Parts: sequence; structure tokens; C-alpha cells
Amino acid sequence: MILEINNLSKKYGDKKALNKFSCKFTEGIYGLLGPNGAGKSTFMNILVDAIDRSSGEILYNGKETISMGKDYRNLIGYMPQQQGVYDSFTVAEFLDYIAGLKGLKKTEAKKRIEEVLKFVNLYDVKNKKLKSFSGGMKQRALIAQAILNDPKILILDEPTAGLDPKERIRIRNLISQIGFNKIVIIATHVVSDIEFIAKEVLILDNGILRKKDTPENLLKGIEDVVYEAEINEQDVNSIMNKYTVTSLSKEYAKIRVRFLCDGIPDVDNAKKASPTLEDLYLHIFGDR
Ligand SMILES: Nc1ncnc2c1ncn2[C@@H]1O[C@H](COP(=O)(O)OP(=O)(O)OP(=O)(O)O)[C@@H](O)[C@H]1O
Repeated sequence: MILEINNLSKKYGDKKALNKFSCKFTEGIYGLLGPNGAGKSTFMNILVDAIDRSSGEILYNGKETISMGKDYRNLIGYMPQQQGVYDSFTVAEFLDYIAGLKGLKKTEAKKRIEEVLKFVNLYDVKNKKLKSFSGGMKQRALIAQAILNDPKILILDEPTAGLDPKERIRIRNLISQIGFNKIVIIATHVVSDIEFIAKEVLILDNGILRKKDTPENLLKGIEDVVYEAEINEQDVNSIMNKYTVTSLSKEYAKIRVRFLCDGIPDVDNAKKASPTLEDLYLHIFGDR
């Protein structure tokens, strides 16, 4: 399976929300990172056929998706950000409604709803209304609706937004189980959501694809940039003024600081540290 994007552009008036975006996706999980306004939603909306592109091609196994029409839309699962519009439905009713929209046959839908409810661990609460659900349960209900039709391409918009760490890990584990035989594209601001499960990470900036590579290769690019040091509290401000600080933590009487420096840092006893995707993100976008 291959989804090929060639020179995809979207203009709103003079604004290029996507500018000649090209890349290829095969089975696996992809993380889509970028600051507000980078073009993530625009890209996802075009992929799920919710908005039209201005120019460019999207090919699924070599076929233009526009000419595939409904056959293409049937391959897609989409998890939007939480909206609360279905709050008066029970989760079983919600999934039944979505199954109808997706054109699943009644008997097939019943079986599939049971399967996905078990998969996201909401089977025991299937007759409870969505409005009584916690944030994490609602996100799992949204994942359930996205995978109802066993899509080949799954698009997830900020799947862990607003969740506590335990629920975030739960959602991440669900996603990594889904990712084996599908193209899964996750747009997120939470870098740790994709750090360990993404086959490749795409970094979008102002409509342009700045980087696309495996996390390992992306991190190699900033191997010599991340430092840690123990400093005194009164030196925090001067380091923050000179460098992009990616974390600060108190250790007894000292402060442990992690910061980015492209040359040799002017900080006593600074030692190189192993980079993370969060460091990479801040290396690209830290000064904005
Ligand atoms: N309907 C629209 N009309 C005009 N401009 C738009 C429209 N939708 C998006 N834009 C602009 O296109 C650019 C990309 O927006 P988009 O929503 O795709 O970014 P994003 O990366 O999803 O941001 P966020 O992380 O805030 O959701 C932004 O400058 C935005 O203002």
C-alpha cells in the first residue's frame, strides 16, 4: 500500500496554507508536527476529502484519489478533535450512528461495534452517555468510530489533547496496535505521543514540509546541540537569554538546565546530552 502526495498546495486568498507538499506514506505510524498555523489541519482535511486542494496529486496505489471518489473515502478513518456534539448518545448509539453514515450493513455493524468497543475498553460502559465520560474515554470513543470501517488510512487529530499521562499512554498503546497494517497519520503538539511509536516524523512549517525522516535520523542531526549543566538559581535568566532552554528542574540546592547550543556553550561544566524529539522541535521552532 502506498499513498503518494505530489506538490500538494492549498491557497486561501494569498495565504499558502500548504505549499508544494510532497511525500510518500506506506504502512506504519507517521507523526505530523508543527506549530499553530503550520498547515496540519489543512493537510488532514484534504486527505480525508473534507476540503478541496488548490493543486497537486494524491495517489492511492497509483490511482488519483479524486477519481476514486467513494472508494477512496471508504478507505479512510478520521478522528477529529473532541467536539461534544454527540454527548446525549450512549457510546453504542454513537457508534451505531457512525456505522450508518459509513454505510455498514446492520449485522456487520453490530459485530464490528462490539469488537471495537472491546478493543478500546469501553464495552462495559457501552450504554452510558458520552456526556458522562472522562476526556480519555471520549478520546477512546472517537478512536472506536474512526476504526469502525477497518480503514486502510487512519488520520488522528491531536488524539491525546487534554489527557492525563496515564490516559495518554493508553491511547498511545492503542494507536501502536492499530498501526501495523495501516497508514496512520497523527497530528500533534505533544511530541512524546509519537516519539517512540512513529516510523517517521514530518515537520511542517508555514505550509512547507521542512523534514521527514525516522526519529533516529532526525535526532542524529542535533547530536551536538543538546547540553545539560547544573547551575545556580541566579544564573537561570542569563542562560535563558542566551540559549533555548528545553527544561529546568530543581536538584537540591542547584538547578539542572537542559539547553540547545549550536557552538560551544559558555556555561561551566556543560555536558552533551542525548537529544529527544522535543529538543529537535524546539531547535526548529524555539525562537518563535
Ligand atoms: N478557512 C480558512 N480560511 C482562511 N485561512 C485559513 C483557513 N483555514 C486555515 N487557514 C490558514 O491556513 C494556515 C494553516 O492553517 P491550519 O489550520 O492548517 O494549521 P494547523 O497546523 O492545523 O494549526 P493548529 O495547530 O493551530 O490547528 C493558517 O495560516 C490559517 O490561518
